[in-house]
Amino acid sequence: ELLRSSMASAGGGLPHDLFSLGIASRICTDRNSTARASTDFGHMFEATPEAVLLPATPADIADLIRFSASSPAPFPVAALGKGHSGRGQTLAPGGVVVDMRALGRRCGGAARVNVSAAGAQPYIDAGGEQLWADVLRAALEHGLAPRVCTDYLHLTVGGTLSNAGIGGQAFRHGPQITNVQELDVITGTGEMVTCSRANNSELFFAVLGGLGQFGVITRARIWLEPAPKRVRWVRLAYSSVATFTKDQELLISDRASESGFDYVEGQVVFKRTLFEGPKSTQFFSSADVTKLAGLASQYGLSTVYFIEGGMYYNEDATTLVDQKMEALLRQLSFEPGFVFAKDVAYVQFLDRVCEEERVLRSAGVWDVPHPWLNLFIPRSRILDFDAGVFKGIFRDANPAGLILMYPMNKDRWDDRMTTVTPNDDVFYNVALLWSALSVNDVEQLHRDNKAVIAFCEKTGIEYKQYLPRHASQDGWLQHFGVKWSKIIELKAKYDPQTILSPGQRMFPSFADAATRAVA
Ligand SMILES: Cc1cc2nc3c(=O)[nH]c(=O)nc-3n(C[C@H](O)[C@H](O)[C@H](O)COP(=O)(O)OP(=O)(O)OC[C@H]3O[C@@H](n4cnc5c(N)ncnc54)[C@H](O)[C@@H]3O)c2cc1C
Repeated sequence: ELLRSSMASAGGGLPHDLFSLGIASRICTDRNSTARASTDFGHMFEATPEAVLLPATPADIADLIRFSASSPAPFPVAALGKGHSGRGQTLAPGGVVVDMRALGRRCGGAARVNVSAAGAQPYIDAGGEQLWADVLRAALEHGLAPRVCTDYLHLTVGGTLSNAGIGGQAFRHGPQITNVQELDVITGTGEMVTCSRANNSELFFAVLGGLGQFGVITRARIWLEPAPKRVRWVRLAYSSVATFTKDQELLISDRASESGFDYVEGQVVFKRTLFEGPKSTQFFSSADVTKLAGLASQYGLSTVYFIEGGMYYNEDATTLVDQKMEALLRQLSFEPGFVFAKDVAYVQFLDRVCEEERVLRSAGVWDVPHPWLNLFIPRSRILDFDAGVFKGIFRDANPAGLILMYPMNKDRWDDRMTTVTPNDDVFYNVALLWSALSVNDVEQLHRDNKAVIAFCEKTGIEYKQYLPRHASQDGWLQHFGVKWSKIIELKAKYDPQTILSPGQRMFPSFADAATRAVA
Protein backbone atom coordinates (compact mmCIF):
# COMPACT_ATOMS: atom_id res chain seq x y z
CA GLU A 1 0.00 0.00 0.00
CA LEU A 2 2.71 2.42 1.05
CA LEU A 3 4.64 1.65 -2.11
CA ARG A 4 1.64 2.21 -4.35
CA SER A 5 0.57 5.48 -2.78
CA SER A 6 4.01 7.04 -2.90
CA MET A 7 4.45 5.94 -6.52
CA ALA A 8 1.21 7.62 -7.48
CA SER A 9 2.48 10.95 -6.15
CA ALA A 10 6.03 10.62 -7.53
CA GLY A 11 7.72 14.01 -7.72
CA GLY A 12 4.82 15.73 -6.02
CA GLY A 13 6.48 15.91 -2.60
CA LEU A 14 9.56 17.80 -3.79
CA PRO A 15 9.75 21.61 -3.71
CA HIS A 16 8.47 23.03 -7.02
CA ASP A 17 11.54 25.29 -7.40
CA LEU A 18 13.61 22.14 -7.94
CA PHE A 19 12.02 21.82 -11.35
CA SER A 20 13.15 25.28 -12.40
CA LEU A 21 16.85 24.45 -11.84
CA GLY A 22 19.16 23.78 -14.79
CA ILE A 23 19.11 20.05 -13.89
CA ALA A 24 15.31 19.79 -14.18
CA SER A 25 15.43 18.00 -17.53
CA ARG A 26 17.55 15.29 -15.94
CA ILE A 27 15.16 14.65 -13.06
CA CYS A 28 12.78 11.77 -13.79
CA THR A 29 9.56 11.38 -11.88
CA ASP A 30 7.94 8.75 -14.06
CA ARG A 31 6.74 5.53 -12.51
CA ASN A 32 9.33 3.32 -14.27
CA SER A 33 12.31 5.36 -13.11
CA THR A 34 11.18 5.64 -9.50
CA ALA A 35 10.14 1.98 -9.34
CA ARG A 36 13.59 0.89 -10.58
CA ALA A 37 15.21 2.85 -7.75
CA SER A 38 12.88 1.47 -5.08
CA THR A 39 14.69 -1.74 -4.12
CA ASP A 40 18.09 -3.43 -4.37
CA PHE A 41 19.82 -6.80 -4.84
CA GLY A 42 18.70 -7.97 -1.40
CA HIS A 43 14.98 -7.57 -2.24
CA MET A 44 14.41 -7.24 1.50
CA PHE A 45 13.29 -3.61 1.69
CA GLU A 46 11.61 -1.21 -0.66
CA ALA A 47 10.72 2.47 -0.70
CA THR A 48 9.97 4.68 -3.65
CA PRO A 49 11.80 7.96 -4.18
CA GLU A 50 9.98 11.01 -5.45
CA ALA A 51 12.42 11.28 -8.34
CA VAL A 52 15.62 9.96 -9.90
CA LEU A 53 18.41 12.27 -11.07
CA LEU A 54 20.37 11.17 -14.13
CA PRO A 55 23.41 13.43 -13.71
CA ALA A 56 25.38 14.45 -16.79
CA THR A 57 28.24 15.84 -14.68
CA PRO A 58 29.26 15.85 -11.00
CA ALA A 59 28.12 19.50 -10.91
CA ASP A 60 24.54 18.28 -11.44
CA ILE A 61 24.79 16.25 -8.22
CA ALA A 62 26.24 19.24 -6.38
CA ASP A 63 23.34 21.42 -7.63
CA LEU A 64 20.78 18.90 -6.36
CA ILE A 65 22.39 18.49 -2.94
CA ARG A 66 22.95 22.24 -2.51
CA PHE A 67 19.30 22.84 -3.37
CA SER A 68 18.08 20.30 -0.82
CA ALA A 69 20.50 21.47 1.90
CA SER A 70 19.40 25.09 1.56
CA SER A 71 15.70 24.30 1.26
CA PRO A 72 13.41 24.97 4.25
CA ALA A 73 12.39 21.31 4.00
CA PRO A 74 15.52 19.38 2.94
CA PHE A 75 14.80 16.09 1.17
CA PRO A 76 16.95 12.94 1.22
CA VAL A 77 19.45 12.19 -1.54
CA ALA A 78 20.98 8.76 -2.06
CA ALA A 79 23.69 7.81 -4.52
CA LEU A 80 22.80 4.61 -6.33
CA GLY A 81 25.77 2.66 -7.68
CA LYS A 82 24.71 -0.68 -9.13
CA GLY A 83 22.17 -1.30 -6.35
CA HIS A 84 24.01 -4.38 -5.11
CA SER A 85 23.31 -3.49 -1.51
CA GLY A 86 21.31 -6.00 0.45
CA ARG A 87 19.27 -4.02 2.95
CA GLY A 88 17.83 -0.89 1.43
CA GLN A 89 21.03 1.17 1.73
CA THR A 90 20.42 2.96 -1.60
CA LEU A 91 16.81 3.96 -0.95
CA ALA A 92 15.61 7.54 -0.60
CA PRO A 93 11.90 7.56 0.18
CA GLY A 94 10.45 11.02 -0.23
CA GLY A 95 13.65 12.18 -1.88
CA VAL A 96 15.87 11.79 -4.91
CA VAL A 97 17.99 8.82 -5.91
CA VAL A 98 21.04 9.84 -7.93
CA ASP A 99 21.65 7.18 -10.56
CA MET A 100 25.44 7.41 -10.58
CA ARG A 101 25.74 5.13 -13.61
CA ALA A 102 24.21 7.93 -15.71
CA LEU A 103 27.45 9.92 -15.22
CA GLY A 104 29.36 7.42 -17.32
CA ARG A 105 26.61 7.36 -19.95
CA ARG A 106 25.95 11.08 -20.15
CA CYS A 107 29.31 12.78 -19.80
CA GLY A 108 29.27 13.73 -23.48
CA GLY A 109 31.42 10.69 -24.27
CA ALA A 110 34.31 11.95 -22.11
CA ALA A 111 36.20 8.98 -20.66
CA ARG A 112 35.69 8.66 -16.92
CA VAL A 113 38.61 6.25 -16.52
CA ASN A 114 42.16 7.46 -17.09
CA VAL A 115 45.27 5.41 -16.43
CA SER A 116 48.59 6.94 -15.48
CA ALA A 117 51.10 4.18 -16.16
CA ALA A 118 54.29 6.25 -15.86
CA GLY A 119 56.00 6.81 -12.53
CA ALA A 120 56.85 4.57 -9.64
CA GLN A 121 53.25 4.19 -8.50
CA PRO A 122 50.80 3.78 -11.41
CA TYR A 123 47.18 4.67 -10.80
CA ILE A 124 43.80 5.03 -12.45
CA ASP A 125 41.38 7.93 -12.06
CA ALA A 126 37.94 6.35 -12.15
CA GLY A 127 34.52 7.94 -11.85
CA GLY A 128 32.62 6.85 -8.72
CA GLU A 129 30.01 5.30 -11.00
CA GLN A 130 32.48 3.05 -12.85
CA LEU A 131 32.26 -0.70 -12.45
CA TRP A 132 35.36 -2.48 -11.20
CA ALA A 133 35.08 -4.61 -14.36
CA ASP A 134 35.62 -1.42 -16.40
CA VAL A 135 38.42 -0.22 -14.15
CA LEU A 136 40.14 -3.58 -14.64
CA ARG A 137 39.62 -3.50 -18.41
CA ALA A 138 41.11 0.01 -18.72
CA ALA A 139 44.06 -0.87 -16.47
CA LEU A 140 44.80 -4.10 -18.36
CA GLU A 141 45.27 -2.10 -21.57
CA HIS A 142 48.43 -0.81 -19.86
CA GLY A 143 49.41 -4.20 -18.43
CA LEU A 144 48.18 -3.08 -14.99
CA ALA A 145 45.42 -4.04 -12.54
CA PRO A 146 43.95 -2.83 -9.23
CA ARG A 147 45.80 -4.38 -6.29
CA VAL A 148 42.58 -5.56 -4.61
CA CYS A 149 39.40 -6.69 -6.35
CA THR A 150 36.08 -7.71 -4.91
CA ASP A 151 34.95 -11.22 -5.84
CA TYR A 152 32.29 -9.73 -8.09
CA LEU A 153 33.39 -6.96 -10.46
CA HIS A 154 29.97 -5.57 -11.34
CA LEU A 155 30.01 -3.27 -8.32
CA THR A 156 30.78 0.43 -8.53
CA VAL A 157 33.89 2.19 -7.31
CA GLY A 158 31.82 4.57 -5.13
CA GLY A 159 29.71 1.70 -3.76
CA THR A 160 32.59 -0.49 -2.58
CA LEU A 161 34.69 2.43 -1.33
CA SER A 162 31.71 3.43 0.83
CA ASN A 163 32.00 0.02 2.54
CA ALA A 164 35.63 -1.22 2.31
CA GLY A 165 35.92 -3.49 -0.74
CA ILE A 166 37.39 -6.82 0.32
CA GLY A 167 38.58 -9.88 -1.54
CA GLY A 168 41.29 -12.52 -1.64
CA GLN A 169 44.14 -10.01 -2.07
CA ALA A 170 43.13 -7.91 0.96
CA PHE A 171 45.30 -9.95 3.35
CA ARG A 172 48.32 -8.46 1.57
CA HIS A 173 47.18 -5.05 0.31
CA GLY A 174 44.34 -4.25 2.68
CA PRO A 175 40.82 -3.47 1.49
CA GLN A 176 40.19 -1.30 -1.57
CA ILE A 177 39.80 1.78 0.66
CA THR A 178 43.44 1.66 1.70
CA ASN A 179 44.52 1.52 -1.95
CA VAL A 180 43.09 4.91 -2.84
CA GLN A 181 45.23 8.00 -3.12
CA GLU A 182 42.74 10.78 -3.78
CA LEU A 183 39.00 11.39 -4.07
CA ASP A 184 36.63 13.97 -5.51
CA VAL A 185 33.70 14.24 -3.14
CA ILE A 186 30.47 16.27 -3.05
CA THR A 187 29.55 16.85 0.57
CA GLY A 188 26.06 17.09 2.06
CA THR A 189 26.23 20.88 1.66
CA GLY A 190 26.88 20.53 -2.07
CA GLU A 191 30.53 21.52 -1.87
CA MET A 192 32.87 19.82 -4.37
CA VAL A 193 36.11 18.88 -2.60
CA THR A 194 39.26 17.06 -3.69
CA CYS A 195 40.75 15.19 -0.75
CA SER A 196 43.64 12.87 0.07
CA ARG A 197 45.81 11.84 3.03
CA ALA A 198 47.54 15.22 2.76
CA ASN A 199 44.69 17.58 1.73
CA ASN A 200 41.29 17.71 3.38
CA SER A 201 42.32 14.48 5.05
CA GLU A 202 39.42 14.50 7.52
CA LEU A 203 36.90 14.20 4.68
CA PHE A 204 39.07 11.63 2.85
CA PHE A 205 39.17 9.31 5.87
CA ALA A 206 35.49 9.92 6.67
CA VAL A 207 34.23 9.02 3.19
CA LEU A 208 36.29 5.81 2.86
CA GLY A 209 34.06 3.21 4.48
CA GLY A 210 31.65 6.06 5.28
CA LEU A 211 28.49 4.29 4.05
CA GLY A 212 27.62 7.31 1.90
CA GLN A 213 27.05 9.49 5.00
CA PHE A 214 29.52 12.30 4.37
CA GLY A 215 29.63 12.79 0.63
CA VAL A 216 29.19 11.39 -2.85
CA ILE A 217 32.38 10.05 -4.42
CA THR A 218 32.61 11.23 -8.03
CA ARG A 219 36.23 10.24 -8.70
CA ALA A 220 38.78 7.97 -7.04
CA ARG A 221 42.48 7.71 -7.79
CA ILE A 222 43.23 4.01 -7.29
CA TRP A 223 46.68 2.45 -7.11
CA LEU A 224 47.55 -0.17 -9.70
CA GLU A 225 50.19 -2.89 -9.98
CA PRO A 226 51.57 -4.93 -12.89
CA ALA A 227 48.98 -7.50 -13.96
CA PRO A 228 49.95 -11.16 -14.34
CA LYS A 229 48.70 -13.13 -17.33
CA ARG A 230 47.61 -16.34 -15.64
CA VAL A 231 46.52 -17.83 -12.32
CA ARG A 232 46.98 -21.27 -10.80
CA TRP A 233 43.68 -21.55 -9.00
CA VAL A 234 43.39 -24.27 -6.33
CA ARG A 235 40.95 -25.48 -3.73
CA LEU A 236 42.21 -27.61 -0.86
CA ALA A 237 39.73 -29.62 1.23
CA TYR A 238 39.87 -29.87 5.03
CA SER A 239 37.90 -31.98 7.45
CA SER A 240 39.07 -30.05 10.52
CA VAL A 241 38.31 -26.37 11.06
CA ALA A 242 41.35 -26.01 13.32
CA THR A 243 43.71 -27.21 10.57
CA PHE A 244 41.88 -25.16 7.95
CA THR A 245 42.23 -21.90 9.91
CA LYS A 246 45.83 -22.69 10.93
CA ASP A 247 46.79 -23.10 7.27
CA GLN A 248 44.85 -20.00 6.22
CA GLU A 249 46.65 -17.95 8.85
CA LEU A 250 49.99 -19.33 7.71
CA LEU A 251 49.14 -18.34 4.13
CA ILE A 252 48.34 -14.73 5.04
CA SER A 253 51.35 -14.31 7.32
CA ASP A 254 54.42 -12.39 6.22
CA ARG A 255 56.32 -15.68 6.49
CA ALA A 256 54.42 -17.08 3.49
CA SER A 257 54.03 -13.80 1.67
CA GLU A 258 56.62 -14.14 -1.10
CA SER A 259 56.47 -17.89 -1.48
CA GLY A 260 52.73 -18.20 -1.11
CA PHE A 261 49.44 -17.43 -2.79
CA ASP A 262 48.58 -13.98 -4.14
CA TYR A 263 44.94 -14.59 -3.35
CA VAL A 264 43.54 -16.41 -0.28
CA GLU A 265 39.91 -17.03 0.52
CA GLY A 266 37.98 -19.98 1.97
CA GLN A 267 34.58 -21.61 1.97
CA VAL A 268 32.47 -23.69 4.31
CA VAL A 269 30.28 -26.28 2.61
CA PHE A 270 27.61 -28.31 4.37
CA LYS A 271 27.77 -32.04 3.81
CA ARG A 272 24.16 -32.00 2.62
CA THR A 273 25.10 -29.53 -0.11
CA LEU A 274 27.60 -32.05 -1.42
CA PHE A 275 24.88 -34.69 -1.58
CA GLU A 276 21.90 -32.60 -2.59
CA GLY A 277 23.45 -29.58 -4.36
CA PRO A 278 24.57 -29.28 -7.97
CA LYS A 279 26.43 -32.31 -9.24
CA SER A 280 29.13 -30.10 -10.71
CA THR A 281 30.07 -26.41 -10.43
CA GLN A 282 32.28 -23.94 -12.24
CA PHE A 283 35.15 -25.35 -10.23
CA PHE A 284 34.30 -28.94 -9.32
CA SER A 285 33.47 -31.72 -11.79
CA SER A 286 30.82 -34.27 -10.85
CA ALA A 287 33.63 -36.75 -10.06
CA ASP A 288 35.13 -34.19 -7.65
CA VAL A 289 31.76 -33.72 -5.91
CA THR A 290 31.38 -37.48 -5.49
CA LYS A 291 34.89 -37.70 -4.06
CA LEU A 292 34.17 -34.87 -1.59
CA ALA A 293 30.87 -36.42 -0.54
CA GLY A 294 32.84 -39.62 0.16
CA LEU A 295 35.23 -37.65 2.37
CA ALA A 296 32.33 -36.18 4.35
CA SER A 297 30.75 -39.63 4.80
CA GLN A 298 34.00 -41.33 5.74
CA TYR A 299 34.62 -38.94 8.65
CA GLY A 300 30.96 -38.31 9.47
CA LEU A 301 31.51 -34.61 8.80
CA SER A 302 28.72 -32.06 8.81
CA THR A 303 30.91 -29.48 7.06
CA VAL A 304 33.86 -29.55 4.69
CA TYR A 305 36.20 -26.54 4.50
CA PHE A 306 38.09 -25.32 1.45
CA ILE A 307 41.01 -22.99 1.15
CA GLU A 308 40.84 -21.21 -2.17
CA GLY A 309 44.21 -19.98 -3.36
CA GLY A 310 45.41 -18.17 -6.45
CA MET A 311 49.04 -18.00 -7.57
CA TYR A 312 49.77 -15.42 -10.27
CA TYR A 313 52.34 -15.97 -12.99
CA ASN A 314 53.31 -15.15 -16.56
CA GLU A 315 53.73 -17.75 -19.32
CA ASP A 316 57.53 -17.49 -19.21
CA ALA A 317 57.53 -18.69 -15.58
CA THR A 318 55.51 -21.91 -15.89
CA THR A 319 58.18 -24.18 -14.44
CA LEU A 320 58.86 -21.77 -11.63
CA VAL A 321 55.21 -21.57 -10.63
CA ASP A 322 54.95 -25.37 -10.60
CA GLN A 323 57.90 -25.57 -8.23
CA LYS A 324 56.53 -22.77 -6.06
CA MET A 325 53.12 -24.46 -5.85
CA GLU A 326 54.63 -27.81 -4.95
CA ALA A 327 56.76 -26.30 -2.21
CA LEU A 328 53.80 -24.41 -0.81
CA LEU A 329 51.43 -27.37 -0.80
CA ARG A 330 54.01 -29.39 1.11
CA GLN A 331 53.68 -26.94 4.01
CA LEU A 332 49.90 -27.33 4.24
CA SER A 333 47.83 -29.99 5.98
CA PHE A 334 44.77 -30.44 3.75
CA GLU A 335 43.26 -33.90 3.31
CA PRO A 336 45.81 -35.93 1.31
CA GLY A 337 44.73 -36.17 -2.33
CA PHE A 338 42.13 -33.43 -1.98
CA VAL A 339 43.76 -30.76 -4.13
CA PHE A 340 41.63 -29.46 -6.97
CA ALA A 341 43.42 -27.26 -9.49
CA LYS A 342 42.65 -25.14 -12.51
CA ASP A 343 44.80 -22.95 -14.66
CA VAL A 344 43.01 -19.88 -16.01
CA ALA A 345 43.64 -16.48 -17.55
CA TYR A 346 43.91 -13.73 -14.94
CA VAL A 347 40.78 -11.95 -16.24
CA GLN A 348 38.76 -15.15 -16.13
CA PHE A 349 39.86 -15.66 -12.54
CA LEU A 350 38.92 -12.15 -11.43
CA ASP A 351 35.61 -12.22 -13.30
CA ARG A 352 34.63 -15.70 -12.04
CA VAL A 353 31.46 -14.58 -10.22
CA CYS A 354 30.08 -13.27 -13.49
CA GLU A 355 29.92 -16.88 -14.66
CA GLU A 356 28.07 -17.82 -11.44
CA GLU A 357 25.68 -14.96 -12.13
CA ARG A 358 24.97 -16.31 -15.61
CA VAL A 359 24.19 -19.77 -14.21
CA LEU A 360 21.98 -18.40 -11.41
CA ARG A 361 20.13 -16.06 -13.77
CA SER A 362 19.40 -18.87 -16.19
CA ALA A 363 18.07 -20.94 -13.28
CA GLY A 364 15.88 -17.97 -12.22
CA VAL A 365 17.51 -17.69 -8.78
CA TRP A 366 19.53 -14.46 -9.11
CA ASP A 367 16.69 -12.00 -8.43
CA VAL A 368 15.47 -13.63 -5.23
CA PRO A 369 15.64 -12.20 -1.68
CA HIS A 370 19.15 -12.33 -0.24
CA PRO A 371 19.13 -12.20 3.57
CA TRP A 372 22.91 -11.95 3.74
CA LEU A 373 24.86 -11.59 6.95
CA ASN A 374 28.51 -10.53 6.72
CA LEU A 375 30.55 -10.59 9.90
CA PHE A 376 34.13 -9.87 10.84
CA ILE A 377 35.08 -12.37 13.57
CA PRO A 378 38.30 -12.07 15.61
CA ARG A 379 40.82 -14.86 15.08
CA SER A 380 40.77 -15.70 18.81
CA ARG A 381 37.08 -16.72 18.60
CA ILE A 382 36.77 -18.25 15.13
CA LEU A 383 36.70 -21.85 16.41
CA ASP A 384 33.99 -20.95 18.95
CA PHE A 385 32.05 -19.29 16.14
CA ASP A 386 32.38 -22.39 13.97
CA ALA A 387 31.22 -24.67 16.80
CA GLY A 388 28.23 -22.53 17.70
CA VAL A 389 27.15 -21.53 14.21
CA PHE A 390 28.07 -24.13 11.60
CA LYS A 391 27.96 -27.13 13.92
CA GLY A 392 25.24 -25.64 16.12
CA ILE A 393 22.65 -23.31 14.58
CA PHE A 394 23.02 -24.80 11.10
CA ARG A 395 23.62 -28.39 12.20
CA ASP A 396 20.38 -29.68 10.68
CA ALA A 397 19.84 -26.98 8.09
CA ASN A 398 20.94 -26.67 4.51
CA PRO A 399 20.10 -23.18 3.28
CA ALA A 400 20.78 -22.32 -0.37
CA GLY A 401 23.71 -20.02 -0.82
CA LEU A 402 27.41 -19.71 -0.27
CA ILE A 403 29.50 -19.36 2.89
CA LEU A 404 32.83 -17.60 2.72
CA MET A 405 35.34 -17.67 5.56
CA TYR A 406 38.79 -16.16 5.19
CA PRO A 407 41.22 -14.17 7.33
CA MET A 408 42.73 -10.72 6.81
CA ASN A 409 45.52 -8.83 8.56
CA LYS A 410 44.33 -5.85 10.60
CA ASP A 411 47.58 -3.94 10.08
CA ARG A 412 46.67 -3.56 6.38
CA TRP A 413 43.60 -1.49 7.37
CA ASP A 414 43.72 2.18 8.28
CA ASP A 415 41.84 2.92 11.48
CA ARG A 416 41.50 6.60 10.53
CA MET A 417 38.95 5.47 7.94
CA THR A 418 35.32 4.95 8.95
CA THR A 419 35.09 1.15 8.58
CA VAL A 420 35.32 -0.73 11.87
CA THR A 421 37.05 -4.08 12.43
CA PRO A 422 37.61 -6.32 15.49
CA ASN A 423 40.68 -5.74 17.67
CA ASP A 424 42.61 -8.97 16.97
CA ASP A 425 45.60 -8.65 14.63
CA VAL A 426 43.88 -11.18 12.35
CA PHE A 427 40.13 -11.34 11.79
CA TYR A 428 37.93 -13.45 9.57
CA ASN A 429 35.37 -12.36 7.02
CA VAL A 430 32.48 -14.78 7.49
CA ALA A 431 29.92 -14.15 4.78
CA LEU A 432 26.61 -16.01 4.97
CA LEU A 433 25.41 -15.35 1.42
CA TRP A 434 21.95 -16.91 1.51
CA SER A 435 19.43 -17.08 -1.32
CA ALA A 436 15.83 -17.38 -0.16
CA LEU A 437 13.89 -19.50 -2.60
CA SER A 438 10.53 -19.20 -0.83
CA VAL A 439 8.74 -16.99 1.69
CA ASN A 440 9.38 -19.64 4.34
CA ASP A 441 13.09 -19.48 3.55
CA VAL A 442 13.13 -15.72 4.11
CA GLU A 443 11.55 -16.06 7.53
CA GLN A 444 13.76 -18.99 8.51
CA LEU A 445 16.94 -17.23 7.36
CA HIS A 446 15.97 -14.08 9.27
CA ARG A 447 15.62 -16.24 12.38
CA ASP A 448 18.92 -17.99 11.67
CA ASN A 449 20.77 -14.70 11.17
CA LYS A 450 19.31 -13.36 14.40
CA ALA A 451 20.39 -16.55 16.16
CA VAL A 452 23.96 -16.06 14.86
CA ILE A 453 24.09 -12.51 16.23
CA ALA A 454 22.52 -13.63 19.51
CA PHE A 455 25.11 -16.41 19.79
CA CYS A 456 27.97 -13.93 19.30
CA GLU A 457 26.52 -11.58 21.89
CA LYS A 458 25.81 -14.30 24.42
CA THR A 459 29.29 -15.77 24.13
CA GLY A 460 31.04 -12.37 24.02
CA ILE A 461 32.43 -12.68 20.48
CA GLU A 462 33.54 -9.18 19.50
CA TYR A 463 32.07 -9.28 15.99
CA LYS A 464 31.56 -6.38 13.57
CA GLN A 465 29.06 -6.40 10.76
CA TYR A 466 30.43 -5.77 7.27
CA LEU A 467 27.92 -4.10 4.87
CA PRO A 468 26.15 -3.32 8.15
CA ARG A 469 22.54 -2.62 8.84
CA HIS A 470 21.30 -1.63 12.27
CA ALA A 471 17.68 -0.97 13.08
CA SER A 472 18.35 1.71 15.69
CA GLN A 473 20.92 4.34 16.54
CA ASP A 474 21.86 2.23 19.55
CA GLY A 475 22.90 -0.48 17.11
CA TRP A 476 25.11 2.02 15.24
CA LEU A 477 26.58 3.26 18.50
CA GLN A 478 27.53 -0.28 19.40
CA HIS A 479 28.83 -0.89 15.86
CA PHE A 480 31.15 2.12 15.81
CA GLY A 481 32.09 1.99 19.50
CA VAL A 482 34.66 4.68 20.28
CA LYS A 483 34.34 6.07 16.75
CA TRP A 484 30.67 7.01 17.20
CA SER A 485 31.24 10.48 18.69
CA LYS A 486 33.56 11.27 15.76
CA ILE A 487 30.90 10.03 13.31
CA ILE A 488 28.37 12.46 14.83
CA GLU A 489 30.88 15.29 14.60
CA LEU A 490 31.67 14.49 10.95
CA LYS A 491 28.00 14.22 10.06
CA ALA A 492 27.29 17.64 11.61
CA LYS A 493 30.14 19.10 9.57
CA TYR A 494 29.71 17.43 6.17
CA ASP A 495 25.98 16.66 6.06
CA PRO A 496 24.34 18.84 8.71
CA GLN A 497 20.84 18.36 7.30
CA THR A 498 21.27 14.53 7.32
CA ILE A 499 20.35 14.38 3.65
CA LEU A 500 22.75 11.72 2.39
CA SER A 501 22.16 7.95 2.11
CA PRO A 502 19.19 7.76 4.49
CA GLY A 503 18.77 4.07 3.62
CA GLN A 504 21.63 3.28 6.01
CA ARG A 505 19.27 4.43 8.81
CA MET A 506 22.16 5.83 10.77
CA PHE A 507 20.59 9.19 11.50
CA PRO A 508 16.86 9.67 12.01
CA SER A 509 15.11 11.07 8.99
CA PHE A 510 11.86 10.98 7.11
CA ALA A 511 13.11 7.86 5.34
CA ASP A 512 12.81 5.72 8.46
CA ALA A 513 9.05 6.02 8.54
CA ALA A 514 8.66 5.51 4.81
CA THR A 515 10.81 2.39 4.27
CA ARG A 516 9.14 -0.93 4.72
CA ALA A 517 10.39 -4.47 4.93
CA VAL A 518 9.04 -6.55 2.07
CA ALA A 519 10.68 -9.86 2.74
C1 LIG B 1 27.08 -10.71 -5.99
C2 LIG B 1 27.76 -9.77 -5.04
C3 LIG B 1 29.08 -9.98 -4.70
C4 LIG B 1 29.73 -9.11 -3.83
N1 LIG B 1 31.05 -9.33 -3.52
C5 LIG B 1 31.69 -8.49 -2.69
C6 LIG B 1 33.07 -8.69 -2.38
O1 LIG B 1 33.71 -9.63 -2.83
N2 LIG B 1 33.66 -7.79 -1.55
C7 LIG B 1 32.99 -6.71 -1.03
O2 LIG B 1 33.61 -5.92 -0.32
N3 LIG B 1 31.70 -6.53 -1.30
C8 LIG B 1 31.04 -7.39 -2.10
N4 LIG B 1 29.71 -7.18 -2.37
C9 LIG B 1 28.99 -6.12 -1.66
C10 LIG B 1 29.16 -4.77 -2.33
O3 LIG B 1 30.44 -4.25 -2.06
C11 LIG B 1 28.14 -3.82 -1.80
O4 LIG B 1 26.88 -4.28 -2.18
C12 LIG B 1 28.36 -2.39 -2.22
O5 LIG B 1 27.22 -1.70 -1.79
C13 LIG B 1 28.64 -2.15 -3.68
O6 LIG B 1 27.54 -2.24 -4.50
P1 LIG B 1 27.12 -1.04 -5.49
O7 LIG B 1 28.27 -0.50 -6.22
O8 LIG B 1 25.99 -1.58 -6.26
O9 LIG B 1 26.67 0.07 -4.47
P2 LIG B 1 25.19 0.47 -4.05
O10 LIG B 1 24.55 -0.73 -3.49
O11 LIG B 1 24.50 1.11 -5.17
O12 LIG B 1 25.48 1.54 -2.89
C14 LIG B 1 25.98 1.15 -1.63
C15 LIG B 1 25.96 2.31 -0.63
O13 LIG B 1 26.94 3.28 -1.01
C16 LIG B 1 26.32 4.50 -1.36
N5 LIG B 1 26.96 4.93 -2.59
C17 LIG B 1 26.86 4.39 -3.82
N6 LIG B 1 27.64 5.06 -4.68
C18 LIG B 1 28.24 6.05 -3.97
C19 LIG B 1 29.16 7.08 -4.29
N7 LIG B 1 29.62 7.24 -5.53
N8 LIG B 1 29.55 7.91 -3.30
C20 LIG B 1 29.10 7.77 -2.04
N9 LIG B 1 28.23 6.83 -1.68
C21 LIG B 1 27.81 5.97 -2.64
C22 LIG B 1 24.84 4.21 -1.53
O14 LIG B 1 24.02 5.31 -1.23
C23 LIG B 1 24.64 3.07 -0.56
O15 LIG B 1 24.47 3.58 0.74
C24 LIG B 1 29.03 -8.03 -3.25
C25 LIG B 1 27.69 -7.82 -3.58
C26 LIG B 1 27.06 -8.67 -4.46
C27 LIG B 1 25.62 -8.45 -4.79
